[in-house]
Amino acid sequence: MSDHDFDHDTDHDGWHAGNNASQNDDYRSDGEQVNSLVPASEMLPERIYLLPIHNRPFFPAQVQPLVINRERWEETMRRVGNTPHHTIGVAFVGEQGIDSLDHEGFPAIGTAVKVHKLKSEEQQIQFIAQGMQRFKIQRWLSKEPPYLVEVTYPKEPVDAEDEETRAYAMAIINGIKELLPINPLYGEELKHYLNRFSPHQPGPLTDFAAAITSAKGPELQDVLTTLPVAERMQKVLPLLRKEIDVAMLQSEISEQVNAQMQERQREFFLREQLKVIQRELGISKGDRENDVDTFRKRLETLTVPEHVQERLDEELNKLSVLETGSPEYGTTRNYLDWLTSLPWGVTSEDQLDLGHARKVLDRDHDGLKDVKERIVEFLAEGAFKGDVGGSIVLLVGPPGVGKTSVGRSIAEALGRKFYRFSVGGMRDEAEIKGHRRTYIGAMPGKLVQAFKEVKVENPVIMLDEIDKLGQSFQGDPASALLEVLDPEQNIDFLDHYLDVRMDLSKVLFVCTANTLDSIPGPLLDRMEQIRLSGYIAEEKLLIAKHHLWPKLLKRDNLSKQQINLSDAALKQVIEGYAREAGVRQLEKQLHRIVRKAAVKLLEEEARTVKISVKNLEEYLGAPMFRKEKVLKGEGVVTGLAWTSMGGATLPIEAGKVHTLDRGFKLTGKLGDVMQESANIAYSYVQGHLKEYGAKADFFDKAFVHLHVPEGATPKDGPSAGVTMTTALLSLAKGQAIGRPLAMTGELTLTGQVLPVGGIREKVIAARRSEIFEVILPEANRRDFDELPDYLKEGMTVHFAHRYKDVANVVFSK
Ligand SMILES: Nc1ncnc2c1ncn2[C@@H]1O[C@H](COP(=O)(O)OP(=O)(O)OP(=O)(O)O)[C@@H](O)[C@H]1O
Repeated sequence: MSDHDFDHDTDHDGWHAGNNASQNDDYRSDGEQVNSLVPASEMLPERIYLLPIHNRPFFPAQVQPLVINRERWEETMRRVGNTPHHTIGVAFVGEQGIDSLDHEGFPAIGTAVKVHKLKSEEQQIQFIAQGMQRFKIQRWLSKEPPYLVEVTYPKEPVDAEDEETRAYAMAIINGIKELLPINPLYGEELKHYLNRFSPHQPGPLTDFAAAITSAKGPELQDVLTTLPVAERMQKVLPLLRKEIDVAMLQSEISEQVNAQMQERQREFFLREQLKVIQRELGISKGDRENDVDTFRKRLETLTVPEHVQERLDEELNKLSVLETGSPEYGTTRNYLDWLTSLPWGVTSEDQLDLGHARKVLDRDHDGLKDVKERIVEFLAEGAFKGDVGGSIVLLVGPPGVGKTSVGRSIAEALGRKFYRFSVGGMRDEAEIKGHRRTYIGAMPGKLVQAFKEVKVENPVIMLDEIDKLGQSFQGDPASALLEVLDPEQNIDFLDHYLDVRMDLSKVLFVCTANTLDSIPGPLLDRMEQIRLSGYIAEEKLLIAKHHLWPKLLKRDNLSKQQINLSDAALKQVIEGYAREAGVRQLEKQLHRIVRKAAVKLLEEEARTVKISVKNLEEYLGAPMFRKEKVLKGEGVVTGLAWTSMGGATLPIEAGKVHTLDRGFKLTGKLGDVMQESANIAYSYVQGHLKEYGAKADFFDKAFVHLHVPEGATPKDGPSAGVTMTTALLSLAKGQAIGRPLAMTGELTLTGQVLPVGGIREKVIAARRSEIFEVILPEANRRDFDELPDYLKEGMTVHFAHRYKDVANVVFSK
């Protein structure tokens, strides 16, 4: 709607007719409307109603909407509407409230305005006021609202006569022009107004300039009341100047703000771009929402302990305020990833069915009868307690005897998850307990990693080679491991990285070791030891037939028909190529056979390859061990030794070097204890030569050399005492032993035979060397009796209290 005649509506019946919202055009943006204003020179009424205004005075040069209180001014406006001229006097009354206002609060000078587009709303009346001319009150006709006064209209000079006024006028015009580009508020329409004023009409120009400043009400009223135009201009110029300064300052500030905004927008834009690229490349890791979603989702299935929940909340909060690209975000996210990946409150149910356990153990292992029985007992105990957690099993034995494989079977029998790691190679404590989060690239320790992997709180965790940990550990090895293993401490195990306590007490720990010697006492005390001693040839045969060979064939997708290994050949592999306590070496040799046979199958396009004793060397080369000839000759005796590699036969040789002088020499890399033991043997034999039927002065003219072969292998311990004594005595008596016989036992200076360790391993070693007669210390009788029947079968054993008993056995025949 564009009603070009402002008077149109109000002309009918006062302000009611103008009550039409559609008439409320934006008059200021429409230059035509301004042009159609009533000329200011029109005759003005002598009597006018008064309207007080509060913020600032109204100037004759102004056209502006006014809003007034309806209840208060309705009557006044109705009367104005009824006048033919529609003119009202607007007067500035300052901050005086409506209620405290009376006629005395009105200034003498105000502006007569023409009322256009009158419009009444619920609370207020709006109209557009067109400033006409200053009025001066001459007489009050009504001192109560509606205020009515008699006025006169002071004359404005039409033209500026003198130079000075023109100069002021030019200054004002320039000032207004200066304002235009700085302050967008004074837009096009201001320019339009400006064109209407010329330096020749300084009055309206000055009023206009005053009107567009943001000067205070009283200052402006002062301008309004100043009638001489030169004086008025002097008052307006500083106001205009101030306005320009303020506007310039504002525009500078807004420029700065704009620049900052732009910079921020640019950053935002770049970050968004980066996200898009990351998403496209599939590395959109920093996406906070995704991260938080992932973490929350994981937590849904967990029962997180309170103290962990607190930490989670803290860290999630932290995540929500960190910049997604920042390093702190990365570390916090990583930490939360760990914390939410652990199986808080998740356990698997134990299967404590002994029948099932036996089945699993038998299926995976040949032999090991006593080991399996111990494990079944252990599980039975757990079944009564209702829990096997908190126990520590130690499987000790030489390499390749199936410790790992037994550990796995325990887990399977129980229906628990299995995780294994070696503590043997660990360089520092942090590998178990983690690094503090402040470290760059910090990680939790192995235990926490295990939990993340198995996803239950009660797995079987195997700690391999705990006997090797003391040698290469930084920090305090024993106490770190104790913390993990000790049921009293591991209820709230603290990983440095995680920094919240975890309960390890539901874990069943299975440790492995080759020997007990280097395991710290406090640790050893807490463990259920189960010994795996190594296998005799018959056992190895069964293991190879039932497990190793089928496993190897299956791995290469071959059948027994394609590669046929005869029993005799397998036995020869065991005897000639793999004479160790365990079956590692055996497995390796069998693997060599499979590889070579596979080549043959392909190259010769054969359907089957047969491996027998005759052609075995084609596959494995010459045997490493020949069938042991029974050691013969004076001064040669077979001892029995026990090392971390298992039991072994240990030949000992004594020889007379010359008869020029007396003397005794030892070789064979013997440790201190073993050297002392050799000296005891020498002294003992020398002191009892006559008693054992040798020449009493034998040693007076003999330089004797005692050697323990495999000279490069270090040996130690007192258990070769009787063997060395026997070797020296055999030399002195000039009597060879002449039959397969092995012995072990510590000897004291007074000829007593003391017990030794590793009876089982030693018996196995003897059998492996096809020696079926042994001499053991009397005090070891129980150890022997407890051996499984298959080991005792066919064995002749002599138990010795004193060396005399040994000599009786050896030299009686
Ligand atoms: N009694 C057994 N019955 C069947 N297979 C066995 C037996 N003992 C060992 N094995 C097999 O021999 C191989 C070596 O065993 P395993 O790795 O368990 O030995 P280990 O004692 O843990 O050795 P290490 O101490 O060197 O780790 C495995 O393939 C295992 O399955």
